[in-house]
Amino acid sequence: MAIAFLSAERSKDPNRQVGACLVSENGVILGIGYNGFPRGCSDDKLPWAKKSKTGNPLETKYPYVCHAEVNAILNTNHASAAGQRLYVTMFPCNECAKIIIQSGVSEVIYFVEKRLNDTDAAYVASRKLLSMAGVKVRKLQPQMDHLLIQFEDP
Ligand SMILES: O=c1[nH]c(=O)n([C@H]2C[C@H](O)[C@@H](COP(=O)(O)O)O2)cc1CO
Ligand SMILES: [Zn+2]
Repeated sequence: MAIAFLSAERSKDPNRQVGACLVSENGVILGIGYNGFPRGCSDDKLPWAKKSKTGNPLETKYPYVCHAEVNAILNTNHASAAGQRLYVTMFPCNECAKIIIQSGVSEVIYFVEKRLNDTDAAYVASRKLLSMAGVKVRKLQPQMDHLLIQFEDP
C-alpha cells in the first residue's frame, strides 16, 4: 500500500491522486499505476477540471483520464497468474472493477472509500460485480500511520 501511495504522488490531478500496486500471490510487484492522461496525451492540451463553466463534459478530466487501477494492470511486467492482489489507495469504481475481474485479480485491498457511506451507483455496482465474481475486497488497516522517505546519505 505504501508503494501505491508513493505512486499516487506522481499524479498530476490537482484534486485527487490515486495509486495502485498489483502484486503476485507471493507479494512480488507486477505493476504500479496512478491516475493520469494516456501516454502521448499532453497535460497541456487536456483539462484537469472537475466541472466545465459551459457544462461541456469535454472540458473536464473525466472523458480522458486513465484510472490508477487500469494503469497498474496494464503496466504489468509479468504474464498474469492466479492469486494476484491489487492494493489501491481508493476503492475502485465500477469501470475499474470490470477490468480487475477480467484480468484475474483475486483480491482488492483498498485504503479509503471516496466518500463515507457512498451510495453512488458506480461504487454500488463495483461492490456488486466484485462480490459476484468472487473477488475478495478488504479495507487495509495499516500497522503504521506514516512512512518517511528522507533523501540523504544513509
Ligand atoms: O477508481 C478510480 N480510480 C482513479 O484513478 N480515479 C481518478 C480519476 C480522477 O483523476 C480522480 C477522481 O477525481 P475527482 O475525485 O475529482 O472526481 O481519481 C477515480 C476513480 C473513481 O473512484
Ligand atoms: Zn476507476
